[in-house]
Amino acid sequence: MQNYTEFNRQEWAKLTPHVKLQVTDEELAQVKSLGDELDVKDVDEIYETLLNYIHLAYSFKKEASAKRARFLHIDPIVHPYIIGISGSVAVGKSTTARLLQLLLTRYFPDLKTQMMTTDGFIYPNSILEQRGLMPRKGFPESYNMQMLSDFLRDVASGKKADVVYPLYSQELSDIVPGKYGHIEQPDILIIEGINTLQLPESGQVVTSDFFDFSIYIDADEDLIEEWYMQRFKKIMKLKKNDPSNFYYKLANGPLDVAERLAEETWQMVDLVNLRQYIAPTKQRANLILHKVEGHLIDKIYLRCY
Ligand SMILES: Nc1ncnc2c1ncn2[C@@H]1O[C@H](COP(=O)(O)OP(=O)(O)O)[C@@H](O)[C@H]1O
Ligand SMILES: CC(C)(COP(=O)(O)O)[C@@H](O)C(=O)NCCC(=O)O
Repeated sequence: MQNYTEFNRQEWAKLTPHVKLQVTDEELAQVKSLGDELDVKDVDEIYETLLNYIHLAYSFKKEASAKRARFLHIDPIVHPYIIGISGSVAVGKSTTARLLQLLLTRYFPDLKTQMMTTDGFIYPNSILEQRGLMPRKGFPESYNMQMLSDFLRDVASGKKADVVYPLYSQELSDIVPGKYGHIEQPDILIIEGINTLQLPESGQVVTSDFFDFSIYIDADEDLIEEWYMQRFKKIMKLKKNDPSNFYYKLANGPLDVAERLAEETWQMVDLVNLRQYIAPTKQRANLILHKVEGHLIDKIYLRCY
């Protein structure tokens, strides 16, 4: 990791003056995926500096585009500042993305910050079944990458008032037919997904070319497996009385059978995907957040070249 500067929590926190970000426990509870403890200490020690760094980089980009427009004698166009968040399934990408959106909106209220996931670009289950790709959900071939790069091009151009994208539902474990998300010329867009830093097969556009800043969330495999299983166990409890949920049947059967299935899914699908396709993209990120037990961030690596 020669091209990264390593910081521990204290070194990182010391980079910016402490202004105590005001976030209530209720707000943190809304951010959490499935009710774990999200530590306020992380907000103070990690996110404060991160927020300031992002704001600095955002201002540089804005200034550069204004200068460029003056040079070219064209009207300045506002291009969104796009932040990609990558990492394994269950490492905490969506939780981090939601927290970042909450904090950016709170501390830079003049900036419109939107957030989305690339899950919506996974092919619907019907297509995955047709192609025999159900056991490869989340692997590169299970995503419509052309659609994702067309979408990103539209968003990054800053010209379209409303760019729509398909929505994935964890409740259905499938794309929601006829439902779309909307990206409406934000100043900052956070995009989280396991594939955000992946390189496509030859000839296709590289998704991360559209990113201004990228974050990889890292942790030991065993820990991520623990978080995956914890999340699964919570789903089993929460969805027992929800027949519309994909896991309803499983949640009402024997618990040991359900847990064995989840363990198998982790081992055979998500862990394989992590090793083969996700972890190798870590070294492309601008910033790596390394987590230990309890989701606590112990190390921060900032790419310097
Ligand atoms: N900072 C955090 N503190 C506590 N729990 C967290 C934190 N980040 C994620 N989690 C928990 O870990 C699990 C996976 O997080 P999630 O955001 O759903 O991951 P991903 O989007 O990467 O699949 C969830 O149960 C979530 O509540
Ligand atoms: C849709 C996903 C690829 C996305 O992952 P996430 O948003 O949790 O990072 C994942 O949730 C998934 O469905 N993986 C396939 C195997 C499994 O059910 O875990």
